[in-house]
Amino acid sequence: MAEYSIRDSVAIIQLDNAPVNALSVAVRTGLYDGIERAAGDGSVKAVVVCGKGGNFCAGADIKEFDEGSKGPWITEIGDFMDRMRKPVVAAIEGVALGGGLEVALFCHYRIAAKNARVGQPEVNIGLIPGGGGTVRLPRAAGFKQALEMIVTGNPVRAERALKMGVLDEVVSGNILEAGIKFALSKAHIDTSLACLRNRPVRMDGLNIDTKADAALAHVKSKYKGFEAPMFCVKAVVNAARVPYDDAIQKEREYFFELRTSGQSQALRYAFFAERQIARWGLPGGGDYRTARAIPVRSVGVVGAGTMGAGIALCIITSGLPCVLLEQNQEFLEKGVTSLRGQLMGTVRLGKMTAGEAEVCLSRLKPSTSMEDLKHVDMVIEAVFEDLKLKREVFERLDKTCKPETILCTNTSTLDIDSVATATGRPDKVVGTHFFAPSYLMKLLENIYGSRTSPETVATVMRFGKTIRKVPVLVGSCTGFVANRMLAPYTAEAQFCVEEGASPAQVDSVLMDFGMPMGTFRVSDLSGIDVSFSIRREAARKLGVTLTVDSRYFRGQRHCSLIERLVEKGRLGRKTGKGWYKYEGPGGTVPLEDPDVLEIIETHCRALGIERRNVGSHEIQERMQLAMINEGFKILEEGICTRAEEIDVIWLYGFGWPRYLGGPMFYASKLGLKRVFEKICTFHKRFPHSQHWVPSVLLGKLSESGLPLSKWGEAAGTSRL
Ligand SMILES: CC/C=C\C=C\CC(=O)SCCNC(=O)CCNC(=O)[C@H](O)C(C)(C)COP(=O)(O)OP(=O)(O)OC[C@H]1O[C@@H](n2cnc3c(N)ncnc32)[C@H](O)[C@@H]1OP(=O)(O)O
Repeated sequence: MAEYSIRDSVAIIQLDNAPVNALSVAVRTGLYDGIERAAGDGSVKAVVVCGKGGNFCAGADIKEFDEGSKGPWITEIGDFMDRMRKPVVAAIEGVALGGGLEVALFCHYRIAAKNARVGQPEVNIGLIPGGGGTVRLPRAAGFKQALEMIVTGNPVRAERALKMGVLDEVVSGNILEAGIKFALSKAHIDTSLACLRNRPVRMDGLNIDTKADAALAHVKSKYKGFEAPMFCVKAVVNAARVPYDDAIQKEREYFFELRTSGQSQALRYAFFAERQIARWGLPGGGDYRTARAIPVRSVGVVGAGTMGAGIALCIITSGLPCVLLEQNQEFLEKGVTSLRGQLMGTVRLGKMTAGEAEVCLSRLKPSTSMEDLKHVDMVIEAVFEDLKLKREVFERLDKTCKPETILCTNTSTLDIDSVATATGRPDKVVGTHFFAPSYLMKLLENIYGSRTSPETVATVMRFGKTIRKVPVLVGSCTGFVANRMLAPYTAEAQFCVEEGASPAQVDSVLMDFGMPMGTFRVSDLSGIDVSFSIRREAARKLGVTLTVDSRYFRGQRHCSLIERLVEKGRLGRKTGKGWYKYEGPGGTVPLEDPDVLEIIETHCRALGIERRNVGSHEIQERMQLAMINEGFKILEEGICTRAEEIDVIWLYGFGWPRYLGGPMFYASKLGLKRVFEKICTFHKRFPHSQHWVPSVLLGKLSESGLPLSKWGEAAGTSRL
């Protein structure tokens, strides 16, 4: 999988493994053979290594990592190149990443097209560069810049790479022609002079001892919980301290240690899971392969509240014009001020210049007239979560917008069909559930209704990517996927508190596990009154009134601590007190509050709940297994078609630690037999919690030994 040819006395080795020329065993073997052949061919004066199809190479073939090591390793190919008398030139276009950049660093020279990007992103999949990158990049780019590239995994553009010393030339025009010309110009120069092995690590005046400690400390706090960044620092520091061959040897040891670690497996899984979610299908037919997305050139957002303003901001910063609609001038101005505030925040963080922010703002058209939505290609409604109101808005939108316009409802709870039937175009109605804060949160749950067309789904899936979100398609059910799974998770947290734990104890268990926040901190942040209203509304619809004494709701265990807190005006951060107390309204540091503990004690005494010591392990197990059980029910019902979708939702919706893959991946690592047995035990112990009724699918899978990638198929809900 590396094509060999000769032109003008230059051997050309073209890496060929679509789509990104990953270095599979076959590609590495082809490269090695090509280099050997060129070295032995008297007619060849120089060699050019390039890639087919617009990319140089995206590194090792990650899919082969679970299969052990076969074929020549990059450093073996590199050692051969180091001994070669004929110059080898890497001609880079597209990407040269990971092992791809390492191949280039073994070449004597590197030239790149202007569009090229080079980088060592291995850290993102829980690894360090394993083909000499930690040893050779610091020799080319200098210790500081190499360390930054390797620890962050961020690629750099060709012009910057040239300045750093990673590249020798940036060219325009045909990269292969430029490569041949460049190679011939170096044919008479001693290759040992250009060989990175023969150069020292460039320290640029830095003291390695002080720099090493500082870098380790920085990385430890910045990448809490992640193993690989620490190993990146250790490998690069080692490369600055010991001879070349010893450094290569150490790098390889670290690489293999990490490659078999649980973290790297989980991160590799997450990499592919993110790509799997683009492969959607609808129960009634139509999928990502056949459905054509409708072009979206302009968007309208109805409702300029915090959510709507954030969504409008996503749209204008992605380059699309956006009409932001409110019912009156006062609300509209408030919304635009909030949008501006968020935009200026990104300028302050250095993510955008003031000039770029102005260009974004020029794409915004604030309006109080629905007529302004007449010609937009898509509308996202983000009004208050009230079905009657939403139906009214959709009826008006249906009358106003052109027939092709796609109508999206930003909802976290409402049934898509009940909104769609307010229009004469249910095929063009779809749910788009943004997460708060909508400008920052990456997850976009797209929800199809029973009549949503494949074209509409294709359009919102593509639109999600356009506005730099991670779109996942799910079916309609109460809470969709994210909030449906969150419900048993938070319920168990509250039950644990009733039984004897404190909110702070629960939160620290979750944060020690790797979650960015505990559930009680989140509740304080989003407002306890929000959950209160949702619960009250759900109860009202069923003709029940929830009180502080409600221990059961429709025969199900229910914790009424939320009602008690609201009764006492403890609504969360905004009131300076909730599950925690804060230093006044607006305070952000949660402090344990004896008053809350007293409220909990009184609540339990009143309801006859005996408190006990609830251990950390029990808290973690109950919260996670309750939510995982729900995940299997979601698969069982076909709300999702594969476990990967659920995991991506947790990674991007709730900050599940990426190095643990996601809850479904985590379950696969715990072992489904064990997970199922535990859930059955909890079901016996807590018979009044529906969420402990074991998933039938889970029971079936626990006996089957099927890998996670087959769970959707086993559920019989896979549409592909
Ligand atoms: C040989 C041993 C010696 C040394 C070891 C070195 C370690 C490494 O090199 S580890 C790999 C390091 N490289 C990476 O992490 C790069 C990962 N890829 C990307 O960042 C992106 O995919 C991209 C190359 C920038 C392209 O992005 P985009 O254009 O958005 O397309 P994608 O949908 O992401 O990818 C297209 C297609 O390619 C698959 N793919 C990408 N990279 C790899 C890879 N390194 N190995 C195997 N497959 C790869 C990706 O999964 C997509 O395919 P799907 O079928 O859609 O999943």
